[in-house]
Amino acid sequence: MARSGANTSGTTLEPEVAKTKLTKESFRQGLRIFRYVLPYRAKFSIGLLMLALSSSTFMVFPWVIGKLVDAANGKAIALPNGTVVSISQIALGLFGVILFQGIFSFGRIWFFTQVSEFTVRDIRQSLYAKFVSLPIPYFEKTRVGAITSRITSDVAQIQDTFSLTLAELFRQVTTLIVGVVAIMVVSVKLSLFMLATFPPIVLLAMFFGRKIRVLAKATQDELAKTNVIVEETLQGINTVKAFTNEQFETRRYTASLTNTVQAALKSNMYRGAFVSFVIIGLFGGIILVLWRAASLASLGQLSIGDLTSFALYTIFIGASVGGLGELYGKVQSTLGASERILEILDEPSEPTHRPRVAGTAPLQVRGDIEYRNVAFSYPTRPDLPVLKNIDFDIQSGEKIALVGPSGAGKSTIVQLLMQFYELSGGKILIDGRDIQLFDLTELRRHIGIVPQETLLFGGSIRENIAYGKTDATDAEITLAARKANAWQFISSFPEGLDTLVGERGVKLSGGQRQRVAIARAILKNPAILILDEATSALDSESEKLVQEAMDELMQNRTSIIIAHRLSTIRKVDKILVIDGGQIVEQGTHDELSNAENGLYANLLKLQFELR
Ligand SMILES: Nc1ncnc2c1ncn2[C@@H]1O[C@H](COP(=O)(O)OP(=O)(O)OP(=O)(O)O)[C@@H](O)[C@H]1O
Repeated sequence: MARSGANTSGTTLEPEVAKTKLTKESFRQGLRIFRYVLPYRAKFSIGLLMLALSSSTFMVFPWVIGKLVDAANGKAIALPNGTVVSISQIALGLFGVILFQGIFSFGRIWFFTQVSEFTVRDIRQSLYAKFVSLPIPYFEKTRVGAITSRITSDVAQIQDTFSLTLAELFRQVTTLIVGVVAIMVVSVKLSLFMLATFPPIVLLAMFFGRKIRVLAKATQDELAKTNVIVEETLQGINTVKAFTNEQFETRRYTASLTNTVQAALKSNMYRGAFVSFVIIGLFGGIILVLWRAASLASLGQLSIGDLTSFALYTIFIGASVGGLGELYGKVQSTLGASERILEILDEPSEPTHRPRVAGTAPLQVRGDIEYRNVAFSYPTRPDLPVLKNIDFDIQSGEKIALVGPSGAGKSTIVQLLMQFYELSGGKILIDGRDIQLFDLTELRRHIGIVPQETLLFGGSIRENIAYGKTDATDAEITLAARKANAWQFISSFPEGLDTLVGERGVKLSGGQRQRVAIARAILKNPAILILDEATSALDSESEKLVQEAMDELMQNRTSIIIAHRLSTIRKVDKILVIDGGQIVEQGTHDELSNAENGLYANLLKLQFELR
């Protein structure tokens, strides 16, 4: 029952899978996960049939054994039609039973495995598709750890159910029912005696089991606390050392470990008591029943064969009742897991990838942008206005720059253009049309972004550039790389475009990564371009290459540059100076740099002095 146990090494502890109380509602909810089994219902039914057959042949076993024992004692064993069978024939029959049992078991495992593997694949796929289609705010309020644990441990829990728990449950229930009927047939007197002895013992065992589960959970919680200490201190090891708190932290960890050990000892004391209770209580019960059976047999009211059958059935029944307790816990965990999975699947997705109305042409975007009194607060901090009254226009093909102190709201302005968040007020229009009226996927297809920190995926340079257009040909990729000033370094690598970039692109320098990102954007060929300038300066040679690539990229596109180094934006058509979520100045570089006491003029002076 509490087999998952409460050790302190954490190795056998179940993941943080909370259990759900078995109520009608939770059961109904949990059953919704079964819609994923529907496509495989034929296989599932065959599996169920195999299971029924293997469970029932298994239950024939004690019966035939009993007959064998009786035959050994010289009793004539006859079939229902009156034919007397020999010991060898009974043994052969027994062999037949086992053979069927073996074949059915194989079939059950084979079919159920297929159902569980395919079902779990479908659930994982739906979950993943759901995750990537959820809006950005979802990821700001949910920890990545929680998301991955949904797709790994919760799904694994369900897989376990489809492949094992369900079969076990079915088998135990069959064993229980058939077992009770069988012992009744063997001897009503003895069965009644047994049924009076066993249920109280089983109830006690279940109570015990629950207590142990609670204690095991407490141990897990304590263990989790010790892990938090390790994680925290190792992540902040610099701080620990700087404050010379190594001994303090070690003491804190030791104290926490001691608590864990105490909790584990307590839970294991109960577990030990439980085991001895099972030995004494359950087996004591069996002895009691056997004693009664032996007495009946000695009086000639029960044959030795029936006694054997009875004893075997009793053991089966006992085992199945014990097993049911454990299965009850598993069913609870599964219901919890499926509830959490369904909760995510029920989250509303972003309205992306809507099928285009038949006959309409693909969306064309010129690239006129208008922000009309845009106001915004992040959903995680609704009370803090980040943008207020942002109002500006960009004509198609124009270049504008957003400048301002850190935290002013520059990145937020462009994120709203991508519709990562909903506006709190105002409107954004592209080509004179409210962006909410566009299909998100179609719209985003026309917006390119070169982010501040380029994130490359762990594959080759080719794959990373082709991320801008997944069906690009080699010629297109090479051309984009040339335009992005990236070809020179790519061709210097022995493996060229097939060079692996390492996790997150660590094998490339910062400037190289940026140029890969630019090549990506060139390949995407968007009408609107967002350039988030890197804050970390590159060396001047690299800087020049990146700048040239950016200039190439910006040609004939509406471009918004988030500028950190003011030297790069002298040529833009308009500069918007943002401060505290508002536009505080706007104009060309010449206009703004001559404004007395203007924020831009001051920023310019500051950068000049820093140099
Ligand atoms: N995801 C978020 N959730 C909540 N608040 C956020 C989020 N992102 C940014 N903010 C807050 O919004 C404000 C504007 O941030 P934003 O990133 O737009 O500034 P920025 O001008 O681009 O700054 P920087 O130049 O440092 O990149 C900041 O006060 C920031 O703390």
